[in-house]
This record gives sequence, C-alpha cells and structure tokens, in this order.
Amino acid sequence: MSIDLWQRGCDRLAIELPEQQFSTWIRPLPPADISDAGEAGAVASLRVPNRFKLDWIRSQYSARIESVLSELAGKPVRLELSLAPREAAPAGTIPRPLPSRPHSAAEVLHRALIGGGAPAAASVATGATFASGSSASASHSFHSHAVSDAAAAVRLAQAALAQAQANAESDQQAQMQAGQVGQQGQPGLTNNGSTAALRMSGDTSGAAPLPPRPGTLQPPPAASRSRLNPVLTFDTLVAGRANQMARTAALHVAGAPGAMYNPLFIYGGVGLGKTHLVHSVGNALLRDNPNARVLYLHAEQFISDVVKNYQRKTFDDLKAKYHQLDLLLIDDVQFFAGKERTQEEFFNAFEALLAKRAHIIMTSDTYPKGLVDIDERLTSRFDSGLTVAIEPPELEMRVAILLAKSRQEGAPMPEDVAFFVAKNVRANVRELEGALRKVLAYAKFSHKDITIHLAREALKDLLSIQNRQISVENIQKTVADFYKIKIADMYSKKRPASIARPRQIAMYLAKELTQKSLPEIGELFGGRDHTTVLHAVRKIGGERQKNTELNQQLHVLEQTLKG
Ligand SMILES: Nc1ncnc2c1ncn2[C@@H]1O[C@H](COP(=O)(O)OP(=O)(O)OP(=O)(O)O)[C@@H](O)[C@H]1O
Repeated sequence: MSIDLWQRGCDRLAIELPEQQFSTWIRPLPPADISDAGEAGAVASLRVPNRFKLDWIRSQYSARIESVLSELAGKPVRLELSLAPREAAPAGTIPRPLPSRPHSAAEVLHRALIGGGAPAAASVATGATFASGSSASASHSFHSHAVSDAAAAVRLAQAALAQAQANAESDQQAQMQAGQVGQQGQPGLTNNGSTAALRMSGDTSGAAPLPPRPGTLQPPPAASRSRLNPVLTFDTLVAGRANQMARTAALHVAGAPGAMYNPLFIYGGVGLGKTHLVHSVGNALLRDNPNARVLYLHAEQFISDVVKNYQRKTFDDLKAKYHQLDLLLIDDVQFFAGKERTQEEFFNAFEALLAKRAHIIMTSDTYPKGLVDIDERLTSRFDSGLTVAIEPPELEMRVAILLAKSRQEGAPMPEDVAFFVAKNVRANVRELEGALRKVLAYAKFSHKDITIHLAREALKDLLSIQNRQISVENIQKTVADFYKIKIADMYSKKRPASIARPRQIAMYLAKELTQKSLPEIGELFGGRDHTTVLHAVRKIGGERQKNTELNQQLHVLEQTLKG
C-alpha cells in the first residue's frame, strides 16, 4: 500500500507541478516508507539524499505532499523527512506514467496558446505579444485561462521531450524512438546532441561550432553553409518556466516553417539562450529536411553584407542571397538601430521572404516596440507574427542546466553542489556556464571531488563580490524606494498592508540574496522573530509562482540589487 500511495501521490504532483519542478525535486526521490497507524493516520518517511534538497522540499513542497497523500489515503498523512545515509544506494526513480505524447509541436503550441478560449486565439493569430514567467504583464491580450492551459500544454510538450531525450541517451532503440518524435514535428536526437556545449575556457556564445567528439557524426554540409552551430540543438537546450513559451513556439516553427507565428520574434536579456534557441530551430529543420535553405546570422553580419554589396554595387547578389531562403535566423536586430540602408534592405528581404512563406526568426534585447532608431514600418512588422520573451532562469532551471551541462562535460556535478551554485549564480545562463567551468577546472587541476567546499573555493571571487554588493540594508532601502515607503517602516511595528507587504518582500529578498540566517534577518528587521521571516519567505515565494505582477516586481528588484 505504501509504494502505491506514494506512487499515486507522485502522479498527482506530476500533473500539478511544472514539469521542471517535478523533475528536479520530486521525481528523483526514493519512495516514501508509509507506516499506517489505523484511524489515527499515517506517517510517510522520506529519505532525502542531501541537506539542500531536504530543506528545499521541506520549505516548498512538504505541505502539498502531505495534503495530496492525506487526500488519497482518506486520513491524515504526516511527512517525515530525513537524510539518507551517505553510503546508501543512489536514490531510485519513481516510475511515472508520462502523459500521452502530443501529436505535433504545432498542436502543442496551438493548445498552449489557444487553450479552450477563442478570444485568446484571435489575439495570437493576429500577432500576440506574450512573455513566459514574469514579463507576462506585457501580454494584455493573453487571457489568464489561456495561461493555465498554456502551462499545462507546455508541460505535456516538455514531458514528451524529456522522455525522448532520456530515451535517446540510453540506447539505439531509444534513438529510433526519438527519431519518431522528430517526424512528428518535434526535434528528435541529433547526431551530436550529446556533444559538450561547454568549453573549459573562453566564450561559448559565438556561433563557431565546437569540434565534435571522436565517434560522433559530422554535421551535414548544409549545417556549415547555414552558419549553424550543430551543438546548439533542442536536445542541449534545457527547458524551464523561463523559456517555455519561446521554446514551444520555436518547436512549432521547426516542425512547420512558414505556417503560423511568422515572423517569430524572441527577446530577452543577455545570455538567456536566444541564440541557442534559434540555432536549435535551424538544426532541427535541416535534420528533417537537409535541402532546406537555412541561414543564421548576427545582425552585424547583415549590416556588413549590405555595406559590402553597396560598395561593389552588387545589389542582385544581396537579393539572391537572402530572398531565396526558406528560413532566416537573425540575431540581435537591435543592432540595426540608426542604419537606414540596412533597414531598407532588411525590409525588402523581409517582405520577399514572407510573401513566399519562408520563415523569419529574429532575436533582440527588447520587444519590437521598445526598439529605438528602427523604422516603425519594420518594428510593426516584427510584431506582426508572434513575440515571445525569454526570462532569466528560475532556480530549478538553473540546477537542471548545471546538472545537464556537467553531465555533458563528463564530470557530473552532485545535486547539492548544483543547488549551491545555482543559488549563488542567478543572472543568466552564460554566467552559470562560467561558474560551472570554474568549478570543473578547479576540481580537475586540484584532483579533488566536486563538493560544496570546492565550489565555494572555486567561486570565492564571485561570491565575495555578490556578498559585498547585496546587504540587507541595501535590500531594505531598494524595496522601500520601490514601494515608496520610508526605510524606517522596515523596522517599525506598523501593520497596514501598504507597509507590511513591502516589508515581507524585503525579508524574502534578504533570504534569497544574502547568506544571512532567518534569525539574523529578523534581527535586522526591528528584532522580529525568525518565524515571522520564515512566514514572509514562504508567503512571497509561494505567491511569486502564481502572481505574475509580483514576479515581475521581484525580477526588477533582484536585477536592481545585483547591479
Ligand atoms: N536553456 C538552456 N539550456 C542550456 N544551455 C543554455 C540555455 N540557455 C542558454 N544556454 C547556454 O548559455 C549560453 C548563452 O546563451 P545564448 O548565447 O544563446 O544567449 P543569448 O540570449 O543569445 O545572449 P546574447 O543576447 O548575449 O547574445 C550558451 O552557451 C547557451 O548554449
């Protein structure tokens, strides 16, 4: 009965929680041991592999796990968490029936965006702007019921892809399975999907492909003509809440280019995976159709092409190069600012490609209407298909990225270390990769195991900069400014919501962004008890998951504090 109850609880949580959260925190847990005390209830004893995970599950999920188990058991079930002994076998994996695979990426996105409601459909079809996660406030036309349907559908897509990827790693048979997924419009396994996306030094952001590992297949010639980096595929792109909409839209385009969501405009801050995503589309399309004419380029390359062809008066060459494409992937279009001739040529190419139903995907650091010094006739066209944001990765996603990339590097990072690094490196994926490189290099050269102690050593410069920059006082001042209250209110006993809420937000940020303990934070907030701080941390952390406006405000505050 105990395994069965636990299994059913997991199945329920798999439906309720975002896929990334479920996969990171719940799925890897060993089954809880359930001791039944008759009418009085039952106790579910769960052995968690490390302290970080234990604390996190206790603070974030234990209440929900208890209530799901109690509901299923028909009597109260108390959850008892303890640390698994070090030498214990690695945590087992709960077999979880995956939701049936979506029929195609197009369908997934369609369901995700349209959900059950026609009004949202209309706004999407005519050029909706929406953002995953915190920036969803920009999506006035995106109905909230569609958001929850979207989340559910995207979870289905993620589950199917996660399954395909997991299978693909294991054996030849799984490769065939992944190939079938590809035929349905989703990316399957690419020949070098497991090739490391990391280098031990230097920048990984450029488009220059890494040399494939011995034994992996060479990229097809079309990939080099297209300037695609064969390493940047959907297989190596970790999915999370931060990129779910953009990734789902990109999957759709890869499966059915030239159909809907054309142009696709992807925007977000630096190092969040925009370039990776557009390369993934190109690589997926070429894998399915090696004859497709695909070109990836940075906006600056387009600018220099225009200049060169103007100097040589070879306008026809320029047209021939761009107007014949099936898929144009163009990165960082904000670089077109102030370049009138380039904008003119891009406008021509844009019109020609759309007229023949070729697909265009653009990236930028801001949404189309936020672009400066770019002609309105262009920016309005940029916004005429689908505009999606990529957000900074949330904690679960950062952990998943570290685990995935360290595995690709052949030096798997233990979960507690990944958690430690992810908690401390929050800005973007590029920084996360930098931190991972440092930790792995440090372990390699010092011939030591990868532990939290080692990670702390390897990253001490980075951590000390952060600790220096973010103090509780700084947080109190920034939050007080933001919500227009007095700093003194942070320490006062006043309770009106207009003051109590910013104070709770400041406590939450103090816990998130500093190394201070709950009692220390309580002390700095006018001598409050640590339970008051814990309550604030849980409350704001929980609300943040559901309330997009609050999440947006917290992002702004976090970015301000991190400088
Ligand atoms: N979700 C992800 N999963 C795995 N790797 C990722 C993910 N997001 C980003 N990366 C990696 O992080 C690095 C930076 O990503 P990328 O260059 O795509 O960011 P970007 O948004 O285009 O940044 P910029 O605007 O500075 O060009 C790359 O090495 C990329 O492979």
